[in-house]
Amino acid sequence: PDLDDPTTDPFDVARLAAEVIARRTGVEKHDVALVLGSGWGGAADLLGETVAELASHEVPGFSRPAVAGHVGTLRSVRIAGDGDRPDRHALVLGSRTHLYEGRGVRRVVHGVRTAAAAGASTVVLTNGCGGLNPAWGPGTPVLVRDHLNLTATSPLEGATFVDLTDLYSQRLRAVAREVDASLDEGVYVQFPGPHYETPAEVAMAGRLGGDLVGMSTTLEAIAARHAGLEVLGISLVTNLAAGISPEPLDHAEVLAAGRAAGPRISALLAEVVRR
Ligand SMILES: Nc1nc2[nH]c(I)nc2c(=O)[nH]1
Repeated sequence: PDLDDPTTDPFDVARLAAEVIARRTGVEKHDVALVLGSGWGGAADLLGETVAELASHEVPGFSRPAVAGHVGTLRSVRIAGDGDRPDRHALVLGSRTHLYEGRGVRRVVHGVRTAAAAGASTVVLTNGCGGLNPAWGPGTPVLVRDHLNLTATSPLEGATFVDLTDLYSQRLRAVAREVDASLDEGVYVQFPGPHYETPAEVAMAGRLGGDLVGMSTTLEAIAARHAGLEVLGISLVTNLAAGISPEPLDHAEVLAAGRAAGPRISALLAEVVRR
């Protein structure tokens, strides 16, 4: 079934993908899903034992990643239970499709729809982003409190009216703060990209109440809420957004900051999911 065919029901493709994942991993139900953005790659290993790893393009609806040589993977990770809690399983979506790839919004949200079809009740959306608050240096994790979707699009089709109050679960943000009380919160603004914002656009996002600028997450969050998932969003500030500091954006610096923050944010994410 082709997600690009308007007559295809995207939820049929998600159900098919979930069946393939259950069969290939041997895990009937995945309780929580993680979407790992830039800088978050190491979290899965700290979460528990990888039960199975699939090449994502072997699962219906997932496409080969745009970056040559980078194989997208889906991982099933067992989160060991403790005394009074059974083992749980996390579905780790290693590669996400960004809107700027032009593959359509259905592919952008196929991962979270598949996670819901695979039994998940919670999804953790992580990303790398630019920060508007100078106090958040590169490598700072920030909880997403709410978002501004500047993509002028939606993953939902037709008269699908969905309430988005408390979209980024207050309960899950409290759990995250139990793990790390120093975590700040912010409003995440999604731009279409793939270019970074001009200083004027960053200033505009600030005036609109934004604290973080990125190119992902908001559409996935909307689709996750529509699919009945509880959503936690965590951003990793990898650079000060354009114009906030006099320095130009340097992609190498962005990647380095993400790597340096790896251990701390991976431990944070693993502990939050374990709860
Ligand atoms: N839009 C936008 N996306 C980003 N992703 C990362 I990493 N840094 C940025 C940024 O400064 N702006």
